[in-house]
Amino acid sequence: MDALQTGGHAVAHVTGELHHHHSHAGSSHHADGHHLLAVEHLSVAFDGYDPTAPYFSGARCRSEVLHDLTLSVHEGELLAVVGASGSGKTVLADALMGQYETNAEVTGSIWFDGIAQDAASLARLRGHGVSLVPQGVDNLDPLMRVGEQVRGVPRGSSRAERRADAARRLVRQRELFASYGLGEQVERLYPYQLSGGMARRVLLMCALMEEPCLIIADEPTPGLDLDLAAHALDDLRAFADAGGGVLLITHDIELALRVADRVAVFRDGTVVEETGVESFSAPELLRHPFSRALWHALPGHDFATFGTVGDDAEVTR
Ligand SMILES: Nc1ncnc2c1ncn2[C@@H]1O[C@H](COP(=O)(O)OP(=O)(O)OP(=O)(O)O)[C@@H](O)[C@H]1O
Ligand code: NI
Repeated sequence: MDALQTGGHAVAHVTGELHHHHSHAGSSHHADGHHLLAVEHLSVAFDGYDPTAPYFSGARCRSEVLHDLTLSVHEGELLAVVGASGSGKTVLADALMGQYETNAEVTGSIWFDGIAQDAASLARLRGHGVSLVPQGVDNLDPLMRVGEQVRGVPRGSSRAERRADAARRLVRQRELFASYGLGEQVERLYPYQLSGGMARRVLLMCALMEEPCLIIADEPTPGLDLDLAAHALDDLRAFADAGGGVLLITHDIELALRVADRVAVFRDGTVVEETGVESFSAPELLRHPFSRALWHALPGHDFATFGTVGDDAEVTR
């Protein structure tokens, strides 16, 4: 079963309006904007052979990686999904892109721009409204020069339109390369000739090129030095400020807090708390013990909590 079983019920806070283009006008990054993405009760389980069973016994097992996960991203908003390694973050990204493994069982509802989606419609949105910045740099086409990959396929209903789009894409590609410190000679390289950090930048540029409404970025910064990581995050922030939506998936809470409007704390395959970044200014503003644990893991916090004289409110916690 690889189709998303949509619940069929309209969700009260998801409007039915269809916006083909995101509005750049006056969107604030606050929770009252239009929902670009709404996920409700999403579960993903994998069916397979039981690795602990005797060889050839054929015993099956089912492992549920995501359970009853709910989150939403508004226009103009950057939502960070923060969770530990191996906790199912990439499974989430793939599910949202309609990329299901053949042994995946997916249930729940995914709404994009107020429209209920299934696996096929999510796959059609890829590059046409939703862009993924994949976690693995092996997602680049090994046989295509990276400039060409970033430029993508020109669109238009006539040859003239496609030619104009190709010219626009070239200009945009050069701008992106320049802003990430990649010279024109890099355009002609193949992915295997790139450093890990360069390949990461290429993945991000591919996503930005398609002018999506929503970017899903799965761990976009590992391998980038601090400046480049900050640059990548600033770009995602700017994209949201211009009216787009960003789902930033990361294990790095510190990085997430720098750019996010809201944080979805992800643990054991579900979102245990979705809250504004401001809640991370003090642990008592956080509801879930795991969120508080994340807070305490932030640099300097344990010192501030236990080492500051007169900070009674926190010491008692
Ligand atoms: N097709 C599959 N069949 C069975 N199990 C799978 C499949 N795909 C993923 N998993 C399991 O799902 C779990 C979550 O993996 P996932 O890659 O989503 O974690 P992650 O949070 O992205 O980790 P990381 O921080 O390393 O990127 C893992 O235990 C993985 O083995
Ligand atoms: Ni991952």
